[in-house]
Amino acid sequence: MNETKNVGTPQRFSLAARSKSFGYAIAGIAFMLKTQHNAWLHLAASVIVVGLGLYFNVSSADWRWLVAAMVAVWVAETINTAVEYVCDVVSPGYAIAVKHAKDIGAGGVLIAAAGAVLIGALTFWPYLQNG
Ligand SMILES: Nc1ncnc2c1ncn2[C@@H]1O[C@H](COP(=O)(O)OP(=O)(O)OP(=O)(O)O)[C@@H](O)[C@H]1O
Repeated sequence: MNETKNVGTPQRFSLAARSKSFGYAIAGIAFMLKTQHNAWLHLAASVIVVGLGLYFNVSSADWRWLVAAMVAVWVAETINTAVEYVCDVVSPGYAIAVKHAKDIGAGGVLIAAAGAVLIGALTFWPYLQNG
């Protein structure tokens, strides 16, 4: 890993470099799944939502809503986790700005999760009524 990598310098496109980047992204997701308890909750919720979707045989239009809601939560959680790691490096000790940064990041996850619950309820409600 090049510690002084210049992010702004144009570089030649390379499929090997792109596939390496893809590998880093997968490693990041795997690390989050291994270490973040909130990610376990999101995984459990995602499994339940997909299970309910299959059980009720929801329409493709409804699958779009469910997938969008789940993706929003996972994206919020990954960004929040990354922010937490950066905060811990920038300021290992207590800092009020870090508290605000972490709390705001957590707030973003909460907003996405609350929206997903609402979308899930609105999507499954008609299927629950019709059995
Ligand atoms: N370095 C720090 N400086 C200031 N406040 C911090 C710092 N680290 C964490 N906090 C704050 O302390 C509180 C608890 O943080 P913590 O990371 O334990 O939250 P949590 O959501 O319970 O964590 P997790 O989801 O990882 O179990 C939060 O309000 C957070 O913003």
